[in-house]
Amino acid sequence: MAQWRKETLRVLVDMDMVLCDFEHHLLAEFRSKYPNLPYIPLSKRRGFYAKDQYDKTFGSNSGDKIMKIYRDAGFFTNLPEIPNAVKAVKEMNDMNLVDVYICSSPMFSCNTCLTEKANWIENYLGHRWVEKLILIKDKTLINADVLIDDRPEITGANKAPHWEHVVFTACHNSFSEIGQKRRLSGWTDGSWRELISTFLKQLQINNVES
Ligand SMILES: Cc1cn([C@H]2C[C@H](O)[C@@H](COP(=O)(O)O)O2)c(=O)[nH]c1=O
Ligand SMILES: [Mg+2]
Repeated sequence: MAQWRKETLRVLVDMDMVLCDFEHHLLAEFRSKYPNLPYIPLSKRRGFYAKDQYDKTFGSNSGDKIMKIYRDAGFFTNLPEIPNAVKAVKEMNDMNLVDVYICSSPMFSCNTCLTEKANWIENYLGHRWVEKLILIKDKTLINADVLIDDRPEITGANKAPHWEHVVFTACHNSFSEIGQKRRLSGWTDGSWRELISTFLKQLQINNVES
């Protein structure tokens, strides 16, 4: 006879463009440092890497300036929050049978990025959450049920990651082709609750069937 096994739904939540607004801060810093240079408004951002679009649009001098901004000390600590992200993630983690972890790809070319990411989590979510922070280049290696991430394609050494990737809408991906993947459009309209409930139902079905 089928047995009920109390398993939790493990949800990985990305940082840049899911919890913290990398693109908004990058553009604000670029405009304040170089008020006379042309820039790409967020409504026109396409493709994951801002540097690539600046290289292609205005030349590599402009792309290098963009890169220098996000490599500078303090950049990652000072990122603003994506609206309502902290409240939503805490509420999600408090849901019965849900366990949230933060999963982010650090920039190893920036000396301070790792500690700044941990600082950001401590400042916005609290000390306890630093222990839930996974900093890894290859997210396919992490075993979880859901990954909420703005990068439309997530690939790595594991060709069949356990998690289902939900694409979090960001300026750079709003026109990207995402195939069969689900989207989450933000943290403010409460749609994340239905999304997590759907995954929870699926988990309960699987628990009963196994
Ligand atoms: C847009 C953009 C991002 N990056 C870097 C910054 C972070 O280290 C990663 C993104 O991490 P995530 O966990 O996938 O959110 O990419 C960059 O180097 N250049 C860019 O334009
Ligand atoms: Mg991201």
